[in-house]
Formats: sequence, structure tokens, C-alpha cells
Amino acid sequence: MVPGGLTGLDGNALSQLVDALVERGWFAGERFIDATLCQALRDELQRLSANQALNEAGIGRGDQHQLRRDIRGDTIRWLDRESQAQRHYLALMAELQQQINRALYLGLFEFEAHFAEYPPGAFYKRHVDSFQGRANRIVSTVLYLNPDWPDDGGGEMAVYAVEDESREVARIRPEAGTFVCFLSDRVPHAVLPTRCPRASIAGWFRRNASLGGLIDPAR
Ligand SMILES: O=C(O)CCC(=O)C(=O)O
Ligand SMILES: [Fe+2]
Repeated sequence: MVPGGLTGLDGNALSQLVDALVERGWFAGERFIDATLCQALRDELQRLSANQALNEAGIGRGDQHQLRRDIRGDTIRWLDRESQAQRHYLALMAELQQQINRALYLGLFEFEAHFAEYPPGAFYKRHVDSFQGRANRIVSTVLYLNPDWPDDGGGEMAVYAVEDESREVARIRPEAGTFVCFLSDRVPHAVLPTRCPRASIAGWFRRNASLGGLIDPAR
């Protein structure tokens, strides 16, 4: 249950998510997150964008961080719990974390997430979100915030086979309310070039990983 009388996650959808994670490593569900909450999150992202509060996203963590517009073209802002909408979404993710830990014993202990805006023409080439052995990102999530995404809007998330990254297995429209969840080190995915401004929240459940004596190194 989410505090403050807010809408929680649907039990049925949650068990579908957990089953899909176990069976094939990824899940996508339409209308997984309430439309009113998606609208509030999109309004907030649009305000941040209008106030030039978004930053160009890079690839690699810590010292390895670099801007590569040929690889990814979104601008981002990390969630900071400043709004009621963010706190509501984070409470839902805490509920999801509990369910995943209960069913899969993944020991997820923390969630980090950022708003993302892909302007027309932007994309994110095929990648995985963490590498085996250095995997403190365990489960990735994406919530889309675009009501009435047009058929010819592009910007789908392409999902590729775990055992063969050249084989596309799904294409997911970034329609508001659609939620995607997958094992961060297993599932190759990409954002296909978008034709419309594309709004989302990408997030990661993490496990504490001690790397080279650093506890929980910088993202
Ligand atoms: O927005 C999406 O569909 C995926 C974004 C993504 O892959 C990422 O931020 O790592
Ligand atoms: Fe990704």
C-alpha cells in the first residue's frame, strides 16, 4: 500500500511482471501506472525543460563519463523527491522493489531514476545498462509519459534477445502509462529515433556493490 491514500500498483499486473522477469528477463505493461500520475510527472518534466533544468546525458560512470551524441541524445534530470508526483512514483517503485525481492531474492536495496526528454531526431543505440561482474544496477525500469503517441511517432524501445543481441524481439511504444522492467545486465535494448518530443523516467534498482574499495561508486 502506498501512503497518503494514493493509488498503489495492481496486484495482477505485479505478478505478471515478476513472472515475465523470471521467464524471459523483461516485462512491458500498458496502463501499468495511473494516467493522472503520468500527467503530473509529464507536466513537471515540461517545466524543468522550459526552465533549462535538464542536462545532456552521457554514457559511462564516474571518471568514464562522456557525452556521446552519436550514442544517446536525451537530456535528463535526476529525481530529487521535490514534488508530490515524484514521491508518489518513488513510493510505487518501493512497493515494486519489495515484491521483486520477495519473489526473486535479488537483494535490491535502492532505486535511482531520472526524467528523460528525447527531442525529435534523438535516439539511444543498442546497449545493456550494466555489465556482469560490475553489476550494481540489477533491474532497469522505464515509465513513458506521452499521451496519444502517434503511430508514426517513432521513438519505440526495441528489445533484443538475451542470447542474440542482433534479434529484435519486441518494439514498445512510449505511450503514457506503459512501464517496462528488465534485468539490467542481460537485456539489450535501444531507443529508436523519435519524431516527436519523447518524455520518460528511466530508473534502476541497485544492490550495493563494492568496487575497488569504493562503496557504491558515483553514477
Ligand atoms: O527510454 C527508453 O525507452 C530506454 C532508455 C534507456 O535505455 C536508458 O536510459 O538506459
Ligand atoms: Fe538503457
